[in-house]
Amino acid sequence: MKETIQKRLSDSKTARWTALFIVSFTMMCGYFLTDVMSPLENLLTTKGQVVYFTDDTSMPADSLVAKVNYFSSEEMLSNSLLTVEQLEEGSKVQYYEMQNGAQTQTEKTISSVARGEGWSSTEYGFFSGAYGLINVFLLMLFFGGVILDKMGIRFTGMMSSGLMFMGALIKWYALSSDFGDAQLFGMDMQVALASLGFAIFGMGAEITGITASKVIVKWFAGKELALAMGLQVAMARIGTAVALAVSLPVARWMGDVSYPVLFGAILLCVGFASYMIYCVMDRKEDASAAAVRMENGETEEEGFKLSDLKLIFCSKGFWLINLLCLMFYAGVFPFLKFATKLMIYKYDVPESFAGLIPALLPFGTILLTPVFGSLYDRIGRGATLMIIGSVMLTVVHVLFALPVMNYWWFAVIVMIVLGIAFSLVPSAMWPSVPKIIPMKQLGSAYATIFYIQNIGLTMVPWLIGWVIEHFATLRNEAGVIVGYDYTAPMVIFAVFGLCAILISTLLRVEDSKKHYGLEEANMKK
Ligand SMILES: C[C@H](NC(=O)[C@@H](N)CCCCN)C(=O)O
Repeated sequence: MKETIQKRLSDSKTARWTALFIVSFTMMCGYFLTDVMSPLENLLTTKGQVVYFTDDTSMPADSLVAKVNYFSSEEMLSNSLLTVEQLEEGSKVQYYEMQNGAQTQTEKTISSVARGEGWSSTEYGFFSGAYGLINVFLLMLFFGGVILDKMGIRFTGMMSSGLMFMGALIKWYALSSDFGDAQLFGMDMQVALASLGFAIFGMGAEITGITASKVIVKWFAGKELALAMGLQVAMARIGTAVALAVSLPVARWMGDVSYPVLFGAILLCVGFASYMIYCVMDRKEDASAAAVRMENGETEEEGFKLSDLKLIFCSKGFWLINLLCLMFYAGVFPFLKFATKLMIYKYDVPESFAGLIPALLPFGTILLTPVFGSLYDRIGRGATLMIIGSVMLTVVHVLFALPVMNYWWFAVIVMIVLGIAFSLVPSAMWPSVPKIIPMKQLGSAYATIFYIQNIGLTMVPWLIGWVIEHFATLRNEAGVIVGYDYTAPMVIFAVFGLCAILISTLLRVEDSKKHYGLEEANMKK
């Protein structure tokens, strides 16, 4: 009689890569929404209408109208006098400007007009950091990990992707509404409500993140684990890259900052539906795994107990990964929130293209993260890759802090180096966690790492927003903002890089003592 050997569904290449693709798609939608506001910092922090010209310059409508009025009164050209209502695509404007003591006449054509929200840099920083607010202060990420280990992948993923969608809708509602001078929690109503939506979204996004990590370990342990994690991160980065590249053009085209967010909310609805499809696969995988266990006479792994957390918290290697994650990511994700405006004011990049330079960073990682992941699978050297990535992060921020080399091409090169660093560390760090912590506690382990990381994702934008407002904003005698000096914020980012170097070195030392296997290949030969 022919003996049939039971196989798990995850033993099928097609099945496990399909599962990976579906879950990564949901994550990608989340990453899109996370960064969709970053290129809009300049628009959000400008009051009233902003006029964009065909030569890729822009100007607040009020100052344009003042200039046109000045021109008209000087020249008595009443036919060229514009009012705010007449600012529309295709209109030509002419005005005089004083440059170096001489009067120059300028004629420009309007390409689009969008509504600025008049937020301060501190408000923008608060809003950007609100992503981690509920995760950090209500410990929701920590509980999310426990829910994941107790309730399982299907329940937790549906819950978290639903939360992302809900948060996105609140954020969109806040940005598309005019609340006048209304206040909420002692803050401008729009800022407060948009931040609340972002906080709910962030809770969902982070819990989806730990769920996705557990899904990948479930399907890929002992197989192409780091490559799979790398590909998941790569797909997530597509979300970030597209957000950075298209957000401002969409806002300009539609005339309002809320439209890119609406687009993100629609994407998240699709992401929610795709996770439902994954749940069907997950159920089948569990059934096939149970059948394999039965055939081999194995019993089901003991479930997660709260007391298991002790094991996680007593591991020094685990804490070093936590701290590395905190410092490294504090130097990248919060930086992205401010990078577009940095390009405009430090590197003199026209606003229309300014989002494209930070977008190079995630675009670069799309290719490199799976490459480095596969390298780690085959030859190991995980701890070393983390050290190299941390050194590159520090160098990049020091270069951005320098008051010299303010050329756009220089910013492009530095951003590409940051992209390499941002591929090296995640591709080595995330697959290293299962080498330190067993599968059973993995949900809680990833949740704790994300929790600590979220402290940085919350507080660093607050700090940087405040530093920009108080130490980097340059004003003229009349108090009008004339530019920004980014030295202080970039030095802060460089300090995070230095800490990451120190911690990754300590991790390598700890690995050689405890033999976690961080320098060894993941794939079993
Ligand atoms: C996989 C990893 N994800 C995270 O670190 C998330 N906690 C942060 C998500 C923030 C999204 N802008 C990564 O993206 O490398």
